[in-house]
Amino acid sequence: MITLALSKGRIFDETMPLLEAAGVRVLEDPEKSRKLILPTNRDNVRVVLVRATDVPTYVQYGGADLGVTGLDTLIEHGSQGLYQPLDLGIARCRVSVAVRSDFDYANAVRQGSRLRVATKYVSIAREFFAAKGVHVDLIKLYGSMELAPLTGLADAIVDLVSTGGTLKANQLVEVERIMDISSRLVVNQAALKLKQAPMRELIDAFARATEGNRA
Ligand SMILES: Nc1ncnc2c1ncn2[C@@H]1O[C@H](COP(=O)(O)OP(=O)(O)OP(=O)(O)O)[C@@H](O)[C@H]1O
Ligand SMILES: O=P(O)(O)OC[C@H]1O[C@H](OP(=O)(O)OP(=O)(O)O)[C@H](O)[C@@H]1O
Repeated sequence: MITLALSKGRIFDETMPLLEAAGVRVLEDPEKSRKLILPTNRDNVRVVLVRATDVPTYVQYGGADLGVTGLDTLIEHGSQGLYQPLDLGIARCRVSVAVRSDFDYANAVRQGSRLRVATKYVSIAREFFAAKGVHVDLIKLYGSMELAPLTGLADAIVDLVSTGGTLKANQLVEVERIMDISSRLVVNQAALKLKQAPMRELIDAFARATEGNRA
């Protein structure tokens, strides 16, 4: 049995066409079912549904043989024990710094004052501001980052941006782009050795199905 860890929502939705190209069809809709283990048309493949931030953990410790996770989540988790054979090119977005439209970010950075930054992406933010030589106080949040500058919790946020619609709706502006993000296939190294043939088959099928996304 091969177990694939996915999170509900965009990762699940954007992985489905890749699985189908590999001849794997998930037999239940996660939005309609309460089940966490979903069967597929293939007796030897199943999907487990976990929180997006838990995908690397499941794969690292062998709760799943492979999984799909955003590069943002992967960097924050760390990649120890995880083989990363493929950039799938799905769920594309970027990690950026954003502030209130009336906040003078350039001036705050130039003056060398401490910047209060709220984010779920503490490692990415720490490394980015350290490389710029900007002193920051990082405030860890788990969601709704956009609220932090609006309530005075922080001067800036480090968050995911795609269309920019969420920032705009909250009168925030993107002031720096830190990195581009897409989702990666992560594989448990021991599982790859123990179940080599079926794992390779699935990885190769994912590679073929996403060739165009990397070009
Ligand atoms: N607006 C977006 N456009 C494109 N890709 C995105 C967007 N937002 C997030 N992503 C990517 O999809 C991944 C999963 O995001 P999703 O919103 O499904 O989970 P989450 O709610 O952030 O995770 P958790 O529930 O663990 O906090 C992110 O890690 C990121 O790589
Ligand atoms: O630039 P945009 O196109 O507006 O996308 C950016 C938003 O998308 C993500 O949230 P999502 O919609 O996934 O909500 P969630 O993370 O709270 O589930 C992310 O956390 C941003 O808030």
